[in-house]
Amino acid sequence: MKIEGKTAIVTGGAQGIGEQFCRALVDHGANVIIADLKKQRGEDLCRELNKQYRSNRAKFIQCDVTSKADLQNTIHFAIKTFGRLDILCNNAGVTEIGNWEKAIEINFTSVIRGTKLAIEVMSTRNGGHGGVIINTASMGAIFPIMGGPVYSGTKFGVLGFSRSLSNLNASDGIRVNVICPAFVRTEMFEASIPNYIDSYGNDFQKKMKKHIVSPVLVARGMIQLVEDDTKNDAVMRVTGVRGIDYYKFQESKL
Ligand SMILES: NC(=O)C1=CN([C@@H]2O[C@H](COP(=O)(O)OP(=O)(O)OC[C@H]3O[C@@H](n4cnc5c(N)ncnc54)[C@H](O)[C@@H]3O)[C@@H](O)[C@H]2O)C=CC1
Ligand SMILES: CC/C=C\C[C@H](O)/C=C/C=C\C=C\C=C\C(=O)[C@@H](O)C/C=C\CCC(=O)O
Repeated sequence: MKIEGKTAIVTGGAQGIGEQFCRALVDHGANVIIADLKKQRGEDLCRELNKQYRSNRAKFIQCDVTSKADLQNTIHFAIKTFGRLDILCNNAGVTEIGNWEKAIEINFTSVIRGTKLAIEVMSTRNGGHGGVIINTASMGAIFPIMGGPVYSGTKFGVLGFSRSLSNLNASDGIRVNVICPAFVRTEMFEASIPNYIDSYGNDFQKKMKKHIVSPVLVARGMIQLVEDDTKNDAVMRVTGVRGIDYYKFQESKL
């Protein structure tokens, strides 16, 4: 998909990986809705991007992805403002620290809901233009993570759900792909270090050094998944060891 002139929503777009998604999409000429709980950070980013690109292509909307009404409102806002929706990055996520039930809602249920709502408006069967959905999972969707079993479970869920939509490309013109970063230096990662030290030992940070990637590299991967029309049902890894590559699962016999 040529990104210029297209419209994207990025959930959790105010900081971390989502922020870099927004920056990269605007840089490629997209209209971007930054959808996040954090009003101040989202509005600041929006202002900065519009100033930098001398445009009005970035918009912020306060959105709690666990609210169906907020997600619907975000999609309506994209269409009302820019006339269409082409790209959805279901990226908002949290650790399970303090509230594992909430982590399931944010990391998994909201990804399902966001995907379903976007399909309704993107589907060529409903008069939409088709599109691309990128769901942020984690390397913790491929390997179990000892410091975050619920987190890891939600990411396995995101991966399984997303891959089970591979037929949508043929039927509705929508490609669904998953991005699986290793450890990314963001606020989420910093906050979860004590948990990992508990599970993996005091030398966790030293051991993990080579596995840490920058959010900018993750955004580069996301752009590749959007631009390359052959990518459907792709599971992209972004790791310190291999950079950007694709994980191959056993072919289904069904
Ligand atoms: N940091 C890491 O090492 C890795 C992160 N990931 C995933 O990448 C995604 C982004 O994570 P980071 O940027 O690291 O985290 P972060 O904590 O820096 O940013 C997450 C953003 O999501 C927003 N958010 C949280 N709950 C929300 C809700 N209910 N509604 C709307 N927005 C909400 C936050 O306000 C924040 O702006 C998450 O899905 C995370 O699981 C995946 C692999 C590695
Ligand atoms: C919980 C909050 C913060 C971050 C969690 C993050 O989502 C979890 C990441 C979990 C695991 C990361 C694993 C990273 C592994 C690597 O980078 C490499 O060891 C793997 C690289 C390539 C695969 C090796 C192979 O081909 O078998």
